[in-house]
Amino acid sequence: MDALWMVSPLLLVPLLLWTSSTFTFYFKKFFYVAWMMFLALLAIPMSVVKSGGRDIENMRIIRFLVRHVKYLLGLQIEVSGQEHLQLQGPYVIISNHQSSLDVLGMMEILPDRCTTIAKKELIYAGTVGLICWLGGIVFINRKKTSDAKNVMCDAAKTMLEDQIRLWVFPEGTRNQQGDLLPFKKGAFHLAVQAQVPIIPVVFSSYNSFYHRKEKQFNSGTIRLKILPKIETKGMSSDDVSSLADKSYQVGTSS
Ligand SMILES: CCCCCCCCCCCCCCCC(=O)SCCNC(=O)CCNC(=O)[C@H](O)C(C)(C)COP(=O)(O)OP(=O)(O)OC[C@H]1O[C@@H](n2cnc3c(N)ncnc32)[C@H](O)[C@@H]1OP(=O)(O)O
Ligand SMILES: CCCCCCCC/C=C\CCCCCCCC(=O)OC[C@@H](O)COP(=O)(O)O
Repeated sequence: MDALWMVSPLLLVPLLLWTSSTFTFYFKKFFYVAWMMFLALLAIPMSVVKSGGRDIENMRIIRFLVRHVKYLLGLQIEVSGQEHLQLQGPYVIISNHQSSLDVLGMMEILPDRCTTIAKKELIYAGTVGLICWLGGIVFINRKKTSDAKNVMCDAAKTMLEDQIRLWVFPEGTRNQQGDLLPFKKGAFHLAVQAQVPIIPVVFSSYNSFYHRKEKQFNSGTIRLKILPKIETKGMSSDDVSSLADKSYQVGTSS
């Protein structure tokens, strides 16, 4: 009986830990990274068997494997404006960028033959880095503008030659303030060089369920709003700044 009295408070420890929101925050974050690394480990051989190497078609495998992850984190994803993605041929998708959780929303709506532009550091993220490479993700060095511009100019040609769509985060970094950082120009040069439309996608703020500073990661809903395309046909590099401004206005007012 004495022993039971000693043990029972100890049994409360895991329960208290479980209910502590800070514990939940770290647990969910750790689980998310570990699970994505594991899914990437599955996706690597699947991609090699399917395509034999780096190929945009591998994005289908990534999309398929990632779609259930929202349920494991207690998240729901609601999409509106899906009809705006029903376009033939290449286009550039632009969206705001809050966190690595954006990958969940991205995979919810990712069209076929669509990959993304990412910072080159991501390639070193173990299995995730390798699957990103296999999925045809275009890596840029943000610290070397001229290199990044060259890579993006090549991407504009490849988009047309291989009928590829590209997803770019024009803020160029993550931002959780609930607003939009000033846009970098690369996405707009890309769309003008390829003469393809831009489709803006707005992710709702994660602040209702996710706070990095306060260590909160609750259940919640991510709302994705796909907006009508912005045409770039006939535009030249002189029009890039006004195109970026227009896209920014569209993003902030949605
Ligand atoms: C199964 C399990 C799966 C596991 C899981 C898988 C996950 C699979 C999904 C992964 C998902 C990843 C998601 C990552 C997300 C990020 O990594 S976000 C970070 C990387 N992305 C970006 O940076 C966005 C693109 N960046 C840009 O566009 C920037 O413009 C650049 C190209 C980097 C240059 O940046 P900058 O020099 O800082 O700034 P900027 O003012 O834009 O440009 C300087 C000048 O160059 C000019 N310029 C810029 N670009 C160009 C261009 N292309 N041509 C000509 N001139 C240009 C500008 O016009 C400007 O000149 P002025 O107009 O002032 O005269
Ligand atoms: C052995 C290395 C271990 C590294 C582990 C990290 C792996 C990440 C694992 C799971 C998350 C899956 C989603 C990955 C894609 C998220 C990419 C991302 O969000 O990159 C940040 C970049 O947009 C902007 O970076 P900064 O805000 O400028 O900085």
